[in-house]
Amino acid sequence: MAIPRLTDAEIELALVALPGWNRVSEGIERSYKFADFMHAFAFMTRVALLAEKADHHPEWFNVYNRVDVRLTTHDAGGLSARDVALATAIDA
Ligand SMILES: C[C@H](O)[C@H](O)[C@H]1CNC2=NC(N)=NC(=O)C2=N1
Repeated sequence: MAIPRLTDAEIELALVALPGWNRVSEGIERSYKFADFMHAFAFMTRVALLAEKADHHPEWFNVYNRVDVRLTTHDAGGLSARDVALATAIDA
């Protein structure tokens, strides 16, 4: 576990800059809604490319036009700066 976990204070601070993201056990979560499945899946394709580039991968759930994204760092057993970076990149 080479990647350090964020402290509670660091997480609270990071979430101020990430509207829509909520803290869940060991990670952060956001739900996205799209016009239809094609738009949801196009979003997932873009996120997949970001994730692969960052070597950091989401846990996610899709049904029709909804995508729930959960970010956690398995190597850290909790939330790390890598999750905040990926959340920021996804929202951009
Ligand atoms: C070997 C590889 O770098 C690691 O397994 C990476 C890949 N993607 C990952 N994604 C996430 N979400 N957490 C990790 O700890 C993680 N580790």
